[in-house]
Amino acid sequence: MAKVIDGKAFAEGLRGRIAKAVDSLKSQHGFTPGLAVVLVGEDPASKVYVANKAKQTVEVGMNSWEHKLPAETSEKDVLALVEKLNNDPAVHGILVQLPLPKHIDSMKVLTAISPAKDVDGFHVVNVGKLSTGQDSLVPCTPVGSVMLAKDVLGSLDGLEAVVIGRSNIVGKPVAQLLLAENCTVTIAHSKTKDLPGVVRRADLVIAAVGRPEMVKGDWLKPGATVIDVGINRIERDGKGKLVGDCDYASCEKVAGAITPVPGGVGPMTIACLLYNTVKAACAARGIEQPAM
Ligand SMILES: Nc1nc(=O)c2c([nH]1)NC[C@@H]1CN(c3ccc(C(=O)N[C@@H](CCC(=O)O)C(=O)O)cc3)C=[N+]21
Repeated sequence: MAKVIDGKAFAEGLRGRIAKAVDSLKSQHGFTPGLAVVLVGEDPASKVYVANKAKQTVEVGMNSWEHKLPAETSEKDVLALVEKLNNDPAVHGILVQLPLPKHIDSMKVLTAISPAKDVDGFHVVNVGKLSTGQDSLVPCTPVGSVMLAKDVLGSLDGLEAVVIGRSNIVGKPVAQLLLAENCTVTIAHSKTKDLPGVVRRADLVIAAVGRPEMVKGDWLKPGATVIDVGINRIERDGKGKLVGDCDYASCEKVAGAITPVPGGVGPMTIACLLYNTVKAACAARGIEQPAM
């Protein structure tokens, strides 16, 4: 049976180190990092995530602002709020929760965020810096996924990594990070021929397709490490349930190590968001980032 990768515990440890760093910024530099989250509309899952983010931001000692706007808010008004937050020196990180309502152009909104405050790492400037190997704010879920993989495997040097999914939010940036870790990276997606055959080559599988329980145990090379980024709400036996993109029951029998859902990558995403906020705050103040 596969080793279960405890993302919840890893994230708790990381948040503890972030809290210490925030403490030292307060005592030695007299300022508090702050994160502003913008939520447009009433999506119930988004509301839960935003509430969790705010709670954990406060728990590590940072300032948190939640801007909740009605679903019918115009693009112009969202852009105006982003501009206001860009110009507010107390705000070091800005996160606009996705997905945005259909009438709003997300790319336009993400590009309006100051790259220095873009704690999601979605701005084209940060995307470009990541892909050219420059220091930047890196997307949270990809960083959290790679941290967990390195925690179980040590070095990723020379490993065959297969990323399933090519989104701007996870697939593409996680592929960049794995490349920087010296993996041989394949990005598979919905048009990939013989997906099970491609996945079977992998020492490390990153599943980020958003399709419940798609990856089966017999797709895996025995002993492979599986990082399941999927968070899918499904109905089973009349009950709501959270499942990943991997069929956990069959995968745990073949994998060497696997992240559970919930309790795997999800908690890492928020911890990395807090990390990015401290990083952005230190850069804004021109001070060295404490160890975390
Ligand atoms: N601009 C933007 N940035 C994001 O980072 C972003 C976003 N928009 N939109 C929505 C997705 C989703 N997301 C999650 C964060 C934490 C958990 C998490 O903590 N999950 C826990 C609990 C899950 C539960 O019980 O609901 C777990 O997996 O154990 C999940 C999902 C961030 N997102």
